[in-house]
Amino acid sequence: MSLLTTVTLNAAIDKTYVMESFPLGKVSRVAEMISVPGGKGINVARVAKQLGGAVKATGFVGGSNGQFIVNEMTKAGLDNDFVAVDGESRLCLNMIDKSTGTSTEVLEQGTVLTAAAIEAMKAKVKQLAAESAIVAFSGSLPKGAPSSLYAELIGIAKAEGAKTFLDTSGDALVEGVRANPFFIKPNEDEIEKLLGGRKPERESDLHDGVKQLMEMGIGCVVVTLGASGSLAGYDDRLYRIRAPRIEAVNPVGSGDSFVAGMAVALAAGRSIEQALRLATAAGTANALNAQAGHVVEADIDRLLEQVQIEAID
Ligand SMILES: Nc1ncnc2c1ncn2[C@@H]1O[C@H](COP(=O)(O)OP(=O)(O)O)[C@@H](O)[C@H]1O
Ligand SMILES: O=P(O)(O)OC[C@H]1O[C@](O)(COP(=O)(O)O)[C@@H](O)[C@@H]1O
Repeated sequence: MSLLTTVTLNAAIDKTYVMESFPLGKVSRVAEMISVPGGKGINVARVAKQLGGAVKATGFVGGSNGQFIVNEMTKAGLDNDFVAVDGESRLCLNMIDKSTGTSTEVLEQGTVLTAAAIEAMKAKVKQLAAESAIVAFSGSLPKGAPSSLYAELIGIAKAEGAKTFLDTSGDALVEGVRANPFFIKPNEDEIEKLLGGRKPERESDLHDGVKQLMEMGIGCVVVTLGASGSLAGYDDRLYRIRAPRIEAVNPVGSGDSFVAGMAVALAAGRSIEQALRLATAAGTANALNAQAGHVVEADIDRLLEQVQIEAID
């Protein structure tokens, strides 16, 4: 089976607190707590494995939080090969308020990278890319990393013959796309930043934005739109994808689940339409449960039928 390697430079413990209510400035008690390895790339790896893909997770980990992240992945049978650094891997908190149905995220900054750690990661990516069909780079850059780091790592992975995915934000995304990854998945805010601050007002503006990014040399561009689905561009064609309607419990990790679905389908040689269908079903299935980056097989099977894909001329 073709290997997917995920790269999480800013790994985290994702803690979800489910509460009856979460009023600001008051004391709230937690009804249910979920604590799992996270950060975008680790979520991609976990969901890709749940979807039947062959996966290896890499990135940086530090301190006792880092030890927890590696131990839990190993216990869950998730193949991993992380670079240890000084400092403590971060906590990412997600407070779910059941009374309002809202989710509030608080994301720590994480470890600070040294020049030696960055060199070690370049070597790790080179080694793993040589045995991978796809290398997916996901999440924010830790302090100490230059904003060009994803561009450099994408160049290294491409030189080893791997297809590259990039899901990040801010300057790391703007600089990363210059290395022409095969796949990017900006949301509406991120595509605005990529288009130089031009806000897409209408759906036709999004069409133009996706086309512009494909003309730059990115093979597949998907703008994800939460419950409204997504707009995808591939091979000079545009697709509007409608996600199944659901009662969302926690949408955190839906973007990562979407990336996992694309990677698993494309690594298995499926068509773009099949990949968009699996990705959308995975994103929606993730929102059905409280854990970030988790899908249930029966939900995927049911939701696959409900995804609507329309090719736009
Ligand atoms: N509330 C929801 N209902 C149905 N599908 C959803 C919902 N939230 C997310 N999804 C699916 O997951 C995909 C990614 O979610 P999105 O929230 O756009 O990404 P991100 O988490 O990166 O912001 C969406 O394109 C959609 O297919
Ligand atoms: O690396 P970043 O950009 O700080 O994001 C980290 C956070 O993103 C998440 O992976 C969720 O991302 P998505 O909702 O976009 O899939 C959280 O689980 C994690 O805590």
